[in-house]
Amino acid sequence: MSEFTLEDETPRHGGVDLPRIEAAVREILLAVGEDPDREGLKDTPARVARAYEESFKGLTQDPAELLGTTFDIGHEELVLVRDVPFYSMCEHHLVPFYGHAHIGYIPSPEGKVTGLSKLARLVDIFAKRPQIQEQLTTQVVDALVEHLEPQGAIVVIEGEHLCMSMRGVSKPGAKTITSAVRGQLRDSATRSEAMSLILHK
Ligand SMILES: Nc1nc2c(ncn2[C@@H]2O[C@H](COP(=O)(O)OP(=O)(O)OP(=O)(O)O)[C@@H](O)[C@H]2O)c(=O)[nH]1
Ligand SMILES: [Zn+2]
Repeated sequence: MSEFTLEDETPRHGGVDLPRIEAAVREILLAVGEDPDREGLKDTPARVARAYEESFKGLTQDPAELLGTTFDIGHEELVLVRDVPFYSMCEHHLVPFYGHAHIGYIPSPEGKVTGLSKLARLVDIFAKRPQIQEQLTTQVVDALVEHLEPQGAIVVIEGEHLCMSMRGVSKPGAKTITSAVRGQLRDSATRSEAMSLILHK
């Protein structure tokens, strides 16, 4: 165990502490044997802090607020947004994993729907956090279920993990596919229809 400790270990709420990230990145540079004051690195801690603020902005975003605006259009058939790109950060190594999400639902009996862009934004709210792919998948589907009360919902995510590509097992190109299905979309015929639309390239 290292003797270096940060003074306060209480997780911060309500946004990213930029100066604290800067101090930590400076420590990392020193710890790997670099000179954080050399020309090429002198602005790096501040840049990394801003980049982390962007990468983790989902921690302060609320899916309830995003999905708070709905409209009843009486549409009771499958709505599917396919191939939504996402970038997330693996919570084990803090390196990116990225790919595409496919989000579908059968609206509530009243036909309650949300704007299509909100489905893509929902993926970002959960992707822009320290994550694992399985949890990203279930968080998106469970938010749909909670806020749209659909008759069914499905989320399929295809991701490539840089922690598996650029280091460790070093298998670039390996894809991880996760799915989470709720309600009527668990029925085999409905699920097959959704999966064939998702996989149809
Ligand atoms: N289930 C799951 N595993 C993940 C995800 N992202 C990364 N991992 C895995 O998390 C595991 C962490 O394993 P550890 O043995 O604790 O860490 P490690 O020594 O760095 O492991 P290697 O990556 O095998 O070198 C690795 O097998 C990663 O592939 C994810 O989204 N879901
Ligand atoms: Zn990882």
